[in-house]
Amino acid sequence: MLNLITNQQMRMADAYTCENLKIPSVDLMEKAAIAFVKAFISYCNPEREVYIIVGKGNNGGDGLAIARLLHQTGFKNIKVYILEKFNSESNDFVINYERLKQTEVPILHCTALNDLPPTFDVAIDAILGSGFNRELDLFFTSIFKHINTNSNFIVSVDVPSGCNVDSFNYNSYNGIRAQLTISFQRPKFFFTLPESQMVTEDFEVVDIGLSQEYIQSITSEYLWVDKEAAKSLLPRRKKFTHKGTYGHVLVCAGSPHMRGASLLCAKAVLKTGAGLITLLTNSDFFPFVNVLAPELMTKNINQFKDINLEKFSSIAIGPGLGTDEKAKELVHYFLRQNTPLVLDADALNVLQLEDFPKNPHESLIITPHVNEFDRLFGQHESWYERLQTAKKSAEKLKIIIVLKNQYTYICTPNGKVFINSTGNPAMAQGGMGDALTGCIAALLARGLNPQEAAILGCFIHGYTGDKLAQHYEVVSPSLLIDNLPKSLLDISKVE
Ligand SMILES: NC(=O)C1=CN([C@@H]2O[C@H](COP(=O)(O)OP(=O)(O)OC[C@H]3O[C@@H](n4cnc5c(N)ncnc54)[C@H](OP(=O)(O)O)[C@@H]3O)[C@@H](O)[C@H]2O)[C@@H](O)CC1
Ligand SMILES: Nc1ncnc2c1ncn2[C@@H]1O[C@H](COP(=O)(O)OP(=O)(O)O)[C@@H](O)[C@H]1O
Ligand SMILES: [K+]
Repeated sequence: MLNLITNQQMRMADAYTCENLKIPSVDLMEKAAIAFVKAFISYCNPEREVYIIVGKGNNGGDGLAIARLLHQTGFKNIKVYILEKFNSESNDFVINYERLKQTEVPILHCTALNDLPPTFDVAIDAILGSGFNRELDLFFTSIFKHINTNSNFIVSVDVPSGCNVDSFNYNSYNGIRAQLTISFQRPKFFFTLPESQMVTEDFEVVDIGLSQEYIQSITSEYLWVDKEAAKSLLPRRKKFTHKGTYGHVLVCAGSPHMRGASLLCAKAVLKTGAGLITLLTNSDFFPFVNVLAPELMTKNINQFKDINLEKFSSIAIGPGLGTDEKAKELVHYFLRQNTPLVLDADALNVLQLEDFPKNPHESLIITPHVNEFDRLFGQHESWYERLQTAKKSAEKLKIIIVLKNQYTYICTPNGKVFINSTGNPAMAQGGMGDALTGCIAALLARGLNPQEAAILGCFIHGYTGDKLAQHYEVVSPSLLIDNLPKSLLDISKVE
């Protein structure tokens, strides 16, 4: 799990690394520039015209080093523009300026807007980084507007210039609007919020060799779930284990109009490796279940109160369940039992906040998408506010809230927010959430605690979607579900 830190903390990590790992700051800048260039070249053909616009702090120093390295890599059409409206120059900027002067890369100086070219093919924005510390004046805002309006592709170094990632002002943003930001060492929490789209459409993070030990020692409420973290949560299948070892999941989903949802959810349970799966459904659907998913067992939904829940390791309720009185009664009934429970979709639609048990259910996970969340917890103007409500509510209700999105937030009763790093827009198709519910319920049955099951379930789900999106423009839930076992194997093999 990588902890996400603030700008201020990142600057401390920078200083710590230079002092304790005895790395001169200019060498760290070189590492940052090398890492940036390595990532950048996969987005940009060396024939393109690249304009590198730099300030005079360390972000600008990075830009100068990047220009030199791109030139060495074979980029022939590079020009550097230095913005001359800075009070001072950082030492490492000066060193890199001297180094760049030794090359053939043209260096131009910009004191007014019309010193810049009218259009840019590729603009690398190395004007302001984490040292951005006050309102932008007219010089900067007009330059940023010009770059934003007249570039084909803007790539920002570390952070889009003029963006304060720790206290973003949504209403008066007048900085750079990048297509891509290549950030150093850690994802910026702000970039996981949909509102960051106005600042950067996409981001990538590169390792520049700051002290991991130091960064991990900083306490953070936001944690980034990467592949390594996922691997550490996945239990290994051991010799002599059998279907009983991997738990029995009860899936309660699918009204007559949405039977498919119950099959998607139950199949996701199957493919995430639970030992046994029982689908609670109408008896007239049994023959179809037997044909469409022969591994599933069935139970009659009209007799749900007769079920001996001791036989079950987890329950998934909600996908396509419907919102009639029968569905409501069923959800309320299971909510009062003690079996680990995942509530999704209609199971959430039939509940009010006050229905959540006062003495919290030991393992309760809810997986709302934005509409389900706002219906239960109130309307929100921004995702930042929505996330704060989710965080507080998970603590108050002592449950896990999986707030689904591009970067799904997993809020826990102890106030932590785990941010899932996987998933992509190819997955935006009805039924995808049903699959996620199945993944989480299966992992609960396999013995993970609710926090672990939610984290790993989201990761595996998105990871499978990411792998498939390399080959398919859209990834259907069925396709994703079929590929879950491959992802589980893949993750179990991370070095
Ligand atoms: N973190 C790391 O580990 C590493 C970080 N690295 C890089 O360092 C970057 C941070 O560099 P940094 O500290 O020099 O600050 P930076 O953003 O270049 O700007 C400072 C200059 O801008 C000025 N200025 C500020 N606001 C302004 C405004 N509104 N309008 C006008 N001017 C304004 C400010 O002026 P002053 O306040 O001095 O008058 C100062 O001159 C970081 O983002 C990353 O790219 C890597 O090289 C290596 C490892
Ligand atoms: N653009 C996207 N990026 C990442 N994940 C996505 C994207 N669109 C959808 N998903 C994932 O797909 C699932 C959709 O859930 P949900 O809206 O409940 O679907 P449904 O109700 O149709 O089953 C979530 O897990 C979400 O994270
Ligand atoms: K920048």
